[in-house]
Amino acid sequence: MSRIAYFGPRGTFTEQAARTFGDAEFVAVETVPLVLAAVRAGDVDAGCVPVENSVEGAVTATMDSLAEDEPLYAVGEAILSVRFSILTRPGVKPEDVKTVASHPHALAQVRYWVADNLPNAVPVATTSTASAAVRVNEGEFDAAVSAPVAVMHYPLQELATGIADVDTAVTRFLLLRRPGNLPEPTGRDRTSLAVIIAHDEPGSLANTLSELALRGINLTRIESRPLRGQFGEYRFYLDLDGHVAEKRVGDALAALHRNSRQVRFLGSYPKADESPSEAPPRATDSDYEAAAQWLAKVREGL
Ligand SMILES: O=C(O)C(=O)C[C@]1(C(=O)O)C=C[C@@H](O)C=C1
Repeated sequence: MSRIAYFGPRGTFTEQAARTFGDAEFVAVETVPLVLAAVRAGDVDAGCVPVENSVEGAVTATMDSLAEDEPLYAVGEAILSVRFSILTRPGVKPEDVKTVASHPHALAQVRYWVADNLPNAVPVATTSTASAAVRVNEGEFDAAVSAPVAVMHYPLQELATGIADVDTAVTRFLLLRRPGNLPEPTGRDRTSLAVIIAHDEPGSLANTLSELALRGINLTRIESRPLRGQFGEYRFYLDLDGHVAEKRVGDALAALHRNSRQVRFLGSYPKADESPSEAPPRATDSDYEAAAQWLAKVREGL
């Protein structure tokens, strides 16, 4: 049976995301970098980590490691809607709560609720929502902002449930493997890239995006992170509709490789929402093949 590491401990949102990828032996690991290290070391077959939240944005620990450390490829994606429970030791009342602990992304998603309902509470960051529950159970903090499933794993009471400042909040998770076989194209795929463009050339970002636009490729996310050394130098994370096996996507990636300082392929995988990623008219594989055949004839002087 395949082994999947997830950002744990038991009762995180990431555990629920990992379980959407089917039957496996699931292994809880304390932090995102340690999940990815376990995959790279071959201790597990795959790892599941959060990558972005619709309220708080990127999970930078995931993005930095995927772009900078030994390559891993995304082979699957899960999107979960995110609502929280406030867990305390039995008998604790809202006015008793002096510390409210959770993952920083979770704290950011209940900021207004906490201000209105736990007026004496100071937020404290923990490695994950479930590790906050563990530490509340151990008496270290008064309340945890946790996934609703956490109450099944720890002997805590629900002070409130279904909490979210933004009702429609969702988090996206990736299933990552060591490089090897890519998932087959499904017609409902996403491709992820990390690109460092030329910094000092006017229009280099516009050129990069044009390579996609000209080939009928829909960009679904663009996000930048500083390269850390100095201002003005960034790495761009691009998500686009389509699979690297498709001609227009392959052609665009090759163009980015020619024009950029660095392109790292992060995977082509089925989209969680199963929305179509098909090529628009004049950008399908058969359009590219017909054009290549025409060119070959021209070059033969025919
Ligand atoms: O701590 C957890 O339960 C996680 O799975 C992490 C995480 C995140 O990184 O965004 C996942 C979903 C929620 O948005 C809050 C926390």
